[in-house]
Amino acid sequence: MSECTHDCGNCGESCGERKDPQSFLQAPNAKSSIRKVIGVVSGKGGVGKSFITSMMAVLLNRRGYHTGVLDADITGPSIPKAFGIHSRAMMKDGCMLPCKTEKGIDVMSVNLILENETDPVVWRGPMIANMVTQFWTDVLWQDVDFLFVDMPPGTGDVPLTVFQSIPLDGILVVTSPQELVAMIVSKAVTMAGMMHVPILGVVENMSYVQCPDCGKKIPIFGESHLDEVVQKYALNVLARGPLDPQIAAQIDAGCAESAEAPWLAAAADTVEQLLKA
Ligand SMILES: Nc1ncnc2c1ncn2[C@@H]1O[C@H](COP(=O)(O)OP(=O)(O)OP(=O)(O)O)[C@@H](O)[C@H]1O
Repeated sequence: MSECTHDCGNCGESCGERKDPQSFLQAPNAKSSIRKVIGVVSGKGGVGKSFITSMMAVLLNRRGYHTGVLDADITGPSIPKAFGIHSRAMMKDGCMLPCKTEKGIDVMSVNLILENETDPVVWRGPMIANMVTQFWTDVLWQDVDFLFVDMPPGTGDVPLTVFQSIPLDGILVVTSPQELVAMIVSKAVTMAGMMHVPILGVVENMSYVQCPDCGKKIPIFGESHLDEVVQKYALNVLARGPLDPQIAAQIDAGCAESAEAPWLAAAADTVEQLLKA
């Protein structure tokens, strides 16, 4: 056991001095009503975590649920752009109001409060974590069935603080075949275990490219090793999706709500089950 720093948040040891990590959890805004909160995590940036978060909100919105996205990826906020939102978040009675997409998905992101959405966020970790916590405590999430939290990538200080502050009902892990999948999944499992949050399953994005002529699936990043890894941790692979130029173009154009990702249906079923359990 290494020397105790008394920072239980950054330590996995279960010693006598350990404080329950749950004690860092923050209450949401008193006027908010949120039924289930799902964190979407990845090992590194660029694997499509924000895309999967957006599509989960879209799919469950299409099933008749009121969904929301809390963009906790403060230094790389891509959710408003994916939904084509360029308005600013407003205040009402001391609460921040999320912006609404065309189909009624609630979104809160640092890009909705910056003067210019192209301004870089150059804050240090504690400030970033504080902002995410405020998106939970100060934003009015009204009658939201499923709130998806686009977590900051990795397993550093900021994602850890988010894990500790927001009471998650489940976690979706997003990977891609070119990642060091074994390491990423094992880190996510450790973090989720520390916070007593169940992992709902793993979504592998960019698994293959489908030939537009013959339909053959080509694993451009090589064969995936996800099956062996999930078996080790008794997790489910909920989806494997293609690298799809049409999706890239739709997200780029702010049309996430028109995008089709039928391969995410099982992941949406799993999330939906949380309300039925
Ligand atoms: N399956 C896919 N097919 C085509 N393009 C995709 C796919 N998944 C993601 N992309 C595109 O790849 C880029 C990176 O995706 P995204 O922003 O979702 O990744 P991320 O993991 O959230 O990264 P970061 O944490 O850096 O924001 C985006 O332009 C997105 O539209």
